Amino acid sequence: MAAPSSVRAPWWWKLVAPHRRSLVLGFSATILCSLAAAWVPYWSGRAVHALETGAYPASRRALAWMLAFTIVAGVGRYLMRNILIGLSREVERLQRQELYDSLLARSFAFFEQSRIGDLMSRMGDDVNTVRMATGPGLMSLLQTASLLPMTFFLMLHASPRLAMAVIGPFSLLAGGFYVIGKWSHRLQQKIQLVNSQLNTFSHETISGEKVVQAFGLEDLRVSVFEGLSRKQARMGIAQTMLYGAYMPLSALTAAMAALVLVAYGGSLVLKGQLTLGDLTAFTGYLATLAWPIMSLGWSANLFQRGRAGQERIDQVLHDATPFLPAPGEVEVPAGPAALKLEGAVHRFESGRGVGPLDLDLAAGSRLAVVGGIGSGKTVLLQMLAGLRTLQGGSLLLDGAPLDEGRLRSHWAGIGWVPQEAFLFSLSLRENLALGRPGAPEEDLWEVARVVCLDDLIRRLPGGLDTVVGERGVILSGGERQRTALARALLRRPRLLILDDALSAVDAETESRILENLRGFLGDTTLVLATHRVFVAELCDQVLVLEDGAAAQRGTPQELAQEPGHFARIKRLQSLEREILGEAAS
Ligand SMILES: Nc1ncnc2c1ncn2[C@@H]1O[C@H](COP(=O)(O)OP(=O)(O)OP(=O)(O)O)[C@@H](O)[C@H]1O
Repeated sequence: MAAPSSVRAPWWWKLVAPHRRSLVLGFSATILCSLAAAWVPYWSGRAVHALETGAYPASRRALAWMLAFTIVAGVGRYLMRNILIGLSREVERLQRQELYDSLLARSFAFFEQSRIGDLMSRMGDDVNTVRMATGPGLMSLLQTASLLPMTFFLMLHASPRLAMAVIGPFSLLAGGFYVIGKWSHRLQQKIQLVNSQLNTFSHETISGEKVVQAFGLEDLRVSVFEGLSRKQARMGIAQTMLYGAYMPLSALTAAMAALVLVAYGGSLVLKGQLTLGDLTAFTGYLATLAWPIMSLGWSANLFQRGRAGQERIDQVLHDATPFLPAPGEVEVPAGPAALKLEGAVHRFESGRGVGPLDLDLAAGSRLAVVGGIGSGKTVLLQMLAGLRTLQGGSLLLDGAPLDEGRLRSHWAGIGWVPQEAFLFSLSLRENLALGRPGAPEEDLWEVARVVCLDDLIRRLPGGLDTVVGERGVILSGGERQRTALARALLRRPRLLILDDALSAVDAETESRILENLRGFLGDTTLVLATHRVFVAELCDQVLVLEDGAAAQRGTPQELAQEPGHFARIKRLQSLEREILGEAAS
């Protein structure tokens, strides 16, 4: 026997369900408001009927009831708005938090395939559409759902025949809403896609504004932007036209119902089958129903938009890229790190990358990775840092496989300086102490001295408390690199990874920094990628990469004697130094 099909909860249920208390209170307030509002026309009908029969005290009593129900309906509406709109704000907060947490828990493989503008649009516009659905949309739906049955019940009670005749036009409306809702959903998905393209494009243009200006790309960027915004506007107008159909359709339905009421209800009164009071009450019922019915279209639209937004949010939350292990208290092993790669591979779709590669890095050793552009130096360093998942082979840390459970403690022991130094728009002090919050002042000055940044900091008006601007905009490229290096050194890492970390620093300063590093590092394991021979000579081992494979290995002295990449660039760079030396003298 086939299993009974389970009823699927609507998409928004999982968002509001955790707020059961607010939901129950909000729903109770809505029912209170709707019940009271539905009884107002009933008492107005009773008042008119009493007047008709000359029963003035009964009429006054009916008016008093009418006033009482109006007040209760007002209080209920006030509570309903506060509770349900508050609930949607909470849903919005939690959803944004979940997205933010999920983004921070992603490996950088995820960010390589995502675009920042698009992610921002999902965290902004899409979360907002969901809030509108779970707030005003849900409130209006609940209000309609509770008001309609009560009002229909009172109408049926007064005159079943007239009630059925008046209800007829509303069934037309339901069909119309269904069709429009389907179109609206499809259109909304397209609108949200264009919004995200527009966001991505603007973000790229503004971030790369120097390149845009230097290459005179303003006209081109403006025309692409114009094209996208026109597309967005066209779709927005189409959506408004669809949305605009809800109101006339609702108004038409209400007018048809009013027509039926006057024509048919009037004839019933003339025939003595309905009192004038009941007809008055019916007029009130229709007026009470008009707004909830009209807002049904509006809330249906909000739910379509919200669903499209939720689909885009879910794409981020359920992206197949693996999550990083959760942060928490980790213990960093004592002493320098020992690393070993056995047949390790990480290659991209293009076939570029690294591996299979074997590498033995004893604790306290120093390895320089050299090679031509795109030979795989950065990818190898990222593999050693545990930032790239291996597609084959293994990575051993201190003799044991570096599995997910040990990743966080590995990271806590690393000082990582990437090719492009990223600084936060904080003070120099905060940027330096990022990996060791609360580090004493003298330690900050010590690492600043090692990277030859102390003089500059002393000259800055705010000293260590100078705010470096977005991405460290007030610093030069070389100053940014040295700040990033100092930040890594402050952690006193057991493994220091320098990815061409001083490429923007002049050769003389770089030599001084390397000299300082020699003394500072102690027995820290060091891996660096460089194009400069004199930097590689800081290390006891050199690995030359060619298309991600080991082309040469040995000490700097051995490789200088061996024909190959290292000896070639050593010759060229010595020549360059000689020429520069002669030119200077
Ligand atoms: N995220 C990525 N997606 C696809 N291919 C990539 C990615 N990152 C790197 N590659 C490719 O992998 C190869 C190795 O890149 P890698 O950055 O390691 O080179 P590199 O030796 O550090 O170069 P450089 O000296 O210019 O810094 C390159 O051909 C590069 O195009």
